[in-house]
Amino acid sequence: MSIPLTIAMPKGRIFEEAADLLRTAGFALPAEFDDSRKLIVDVEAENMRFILAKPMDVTTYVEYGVADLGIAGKDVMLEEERDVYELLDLKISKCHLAVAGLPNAIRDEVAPKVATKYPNVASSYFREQGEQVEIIRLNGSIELAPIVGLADRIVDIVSTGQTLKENGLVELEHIEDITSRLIVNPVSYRLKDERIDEIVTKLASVLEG
Ligand SMILES: Nc1ncnc2c1ncn2[C@@H]1O[C@H](COP(=O)(O)OP(=O)(O)OP(=O)(O)O)[C@@H](O)[C@H]1O
Ligand SMILES: O=P(O)(O)OC[C@H]1O[C@H](OP(=O)(O)OP(=O)(O)O)[C@H](O)[C@@H]1O
Repeated sequence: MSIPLTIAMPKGRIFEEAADLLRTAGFALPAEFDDSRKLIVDVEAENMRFILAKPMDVTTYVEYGVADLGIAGKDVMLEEERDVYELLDLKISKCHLAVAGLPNAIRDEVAPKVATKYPNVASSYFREQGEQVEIIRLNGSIELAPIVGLADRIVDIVSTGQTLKENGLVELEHIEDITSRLIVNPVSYRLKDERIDEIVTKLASVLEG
């Protein structure tokens, strides 16, 4: 019998692509995995337990060791700076982090307001640029902020660009390309390295294939 593993999966838009990838790599995930509202799904055939978390929380579950492995967006890893190792770029849920704003806005404020769900990423980005800004943390619908005058700019995820376009905003600066990553708790990796390496090898062969 293999060593049991707990894997933190992000609910929401990454879930389906991540589940497809795991199945393609040969893991026998049951149909109930996709459809149920359960937050813990045991897959006995694989000796795996999946915990279904909010995408922003996956790195937290892995850092605290309640999950050995996790699938998290690079954006979450940059924002949360948790003590986890990145094992593999899964190349799913591709998007990028960007600065956006209204076109032709006059940018002469001393400390422009920047609305974002990513306050740490935004702070370090503008610090590196040598620009002083005031960060306003929001939880979603970030594109609303410049339209209603809450902020001068936003830092947010862009994928197709449709949300920016439909709200009359333009991308001003590209911060970083984002994909989802396989992450591991450092202690789990020491104790369960063989089992984890087997999983990495299976996933890597799909990604390379
Ligand atoms: N438009 C997008 N296209 C592709 N990937 C995206 C996009 N927006 C976010 N992502 C990726 O998916 C993750 C977020 O997924 P999702 O939108 O399901 O969660 P969420 O932002 O917590 O949403 P909600 O708060 O509405 O549940 C991000 O961490 C990022 O890596
Ligand atoms: O470039 P696009 O393809 O339009 O995608 C970008 C949008 O997707 C994400 O929002 P999400 O749908 O997660 O909603 P949220 O605003 O509640 O975070 C992101 O925050 C952007 O708003």
